[in-house]
Amino acid sequence: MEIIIQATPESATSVAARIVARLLREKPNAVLGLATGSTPLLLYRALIDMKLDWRRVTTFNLDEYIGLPQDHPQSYHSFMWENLFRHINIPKENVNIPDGNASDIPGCCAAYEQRIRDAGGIDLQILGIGTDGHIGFNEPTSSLASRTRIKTLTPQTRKDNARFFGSEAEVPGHVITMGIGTIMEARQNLMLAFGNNKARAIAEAVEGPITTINPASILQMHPDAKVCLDAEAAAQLKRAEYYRWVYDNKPDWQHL
Ligand SMILES: N[C@@H]1[C@@H](O)[C@H](O)[C@@H](COP(=O)(O)O)O[C@@H]1O
Repeated sequence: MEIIIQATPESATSVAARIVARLLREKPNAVLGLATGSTPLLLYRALIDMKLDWRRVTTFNLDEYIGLPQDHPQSYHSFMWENLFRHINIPKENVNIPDGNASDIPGCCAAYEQRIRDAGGIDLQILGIGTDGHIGFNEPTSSLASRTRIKTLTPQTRKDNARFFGSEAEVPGHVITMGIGTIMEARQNLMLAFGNNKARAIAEAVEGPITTINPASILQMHPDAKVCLDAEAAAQLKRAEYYRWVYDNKPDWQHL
């Protein structure tokens, strides 16, 4: 894991945006895994401003609520079109988001996995992290080998996400999410986390044991995982000074 600590969400985002932009320039037909939530909003804004060429890029989103109409303002379909896709030149047919209204959800999950394989696998997966360490919607105790499937949200996640809905009761209880096994097969993982409320989950994920109780901790086993943090999200890391030193003293050939 490479831990990149910057002072602010903006500066941490600009490191992440450079990583994504470099991939898209080097591999115009890259396959990108995308995330929702408030954390990647700055990244999507930065990528839009970079005016990259998305014509041959394919995207797979991590997750979607079950039962929310696609045009509901809080569906992840709406989120992605509003905050990224409608501002870039990606063809609609290159966009993949789980269908939370499919009549056969297990079949739709299996087909999603197949589409990822058919696309050649995910080159770079963007991730946020829940306050309980979830990635995608893989809640604590999720199998570390799991594939795309239905999950039930924890009360904590429904409380966290209530700010996007009118109330906690309006947050759907069930979701489709890529599995942890699916995420681990991405060739690169790039996690972003900002703010005090992520500090504990990040410390456990980066420096704690690998455990289903903090699903993000599995990234310790990934051969190419980067974690871009602002100072607040990094506040509980015991080795923060070391990570800063590593990043600041990278040989030129390792720098972006
Ligand atoms: N399914 C998403 C996750 O992919 C995201 O990482 C998390 C954190 O969201 P935020 O970035 O708003 O803190 O929220 C949701 O649960």
